[in-house]
Amino acid sequence: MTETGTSPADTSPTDASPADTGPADTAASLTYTSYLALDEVLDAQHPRSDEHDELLFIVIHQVYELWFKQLLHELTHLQAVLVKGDTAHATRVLRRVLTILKVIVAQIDVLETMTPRQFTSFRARLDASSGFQSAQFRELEAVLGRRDRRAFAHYPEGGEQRARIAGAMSRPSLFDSFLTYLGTHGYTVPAEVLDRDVSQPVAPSEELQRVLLAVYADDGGPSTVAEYLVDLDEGLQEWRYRHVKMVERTIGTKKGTGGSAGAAYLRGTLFDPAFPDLWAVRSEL
Ligand code: HEM
Ligand SMILES: N[C@@H](CC(=O)c1ccccc1NC=O)C(=O)O
Repeated sequence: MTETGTSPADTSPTDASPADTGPADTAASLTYTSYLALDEVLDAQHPRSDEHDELLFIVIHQVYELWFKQLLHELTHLQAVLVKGDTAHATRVLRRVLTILKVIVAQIDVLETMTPRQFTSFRARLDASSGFQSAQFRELEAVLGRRDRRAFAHYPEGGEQRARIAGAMSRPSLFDSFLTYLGTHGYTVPAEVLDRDVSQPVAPSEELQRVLLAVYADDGGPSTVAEYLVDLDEGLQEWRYRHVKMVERTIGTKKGTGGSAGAAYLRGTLFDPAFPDLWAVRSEL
């Protein structure tokens, strides 16, 4: 403790002059509640109905958004350590990312305790709001390599959310950082892949796949990183699968509040891998 305001001499009204009262004396001392901004966080649930289950729906989504924030933070760090060629750090960050991913896939179980009738009891109060409007989810997809302007739908031009998604789409993706990492480890990544326009989707490359086969054959740090990236890709696909099953059991074939066909639309997103070249080589390993 560096604060001095607890000793009787310091708090004596006769001794205290304005010059003695620095920020440490006047600012309220840090507490659990203030450090974690709990007044804001715990005051941020505003159900629009009196239905018991709506609070769960809100809390689950807020927890998701917090984990999305943490994932974005970790992935930024991961890209920085990858381009430095740092295997030890990269694998540590990836393990954390994968563990968070497991948690967010598992928490679908909690939402699935809500029955279709319970959801229906407040669904109309959601109006046209929908997961389509999760800007952090779209940003995550962009960091992982999605380069599809349809991701901008729902985010007005000039807005901060659009700028964040566009920013992520204009920077090298996680896979680009992985390719740079391979270069630092002596692998000759084809120039047309390495120097590509990173704002465009990565095209599958047979030449790159030959490099990846060499990475796996060497069986060193880079192959461990590659496997973690496959885990990450698989984990995201698991999330999409669990989400669509949750949607099917909860609203069946109803249209989504966001205007899509609902489960039918979501099923169409199930098989888009983030790192297609890493999947393309599996049968040669
Ligand atoms: C009862 C629970 C849920 C239902 C019924 C549901 C339903 C849907 C539907 C129908 C869509 C398609 C968009 C639309 O037309 O509305 C959608 C998209 C989406 N939902 Fe959910 N959802 C649920 C829970 C969640 C949770 C917990 C999350 C976590 C953040 C989430 C995140 C998303 C995201 C990110 C999308 C966009 C997916 C994409 O375009 O690839 N949803 N959801
Ligand atoms: N799209 C869902 C509604 C929904 O799930 C939702 C609504 C508001 C905020 C987050 C949501 N979660 C994911 O889509 C539906 O059609 O029922």
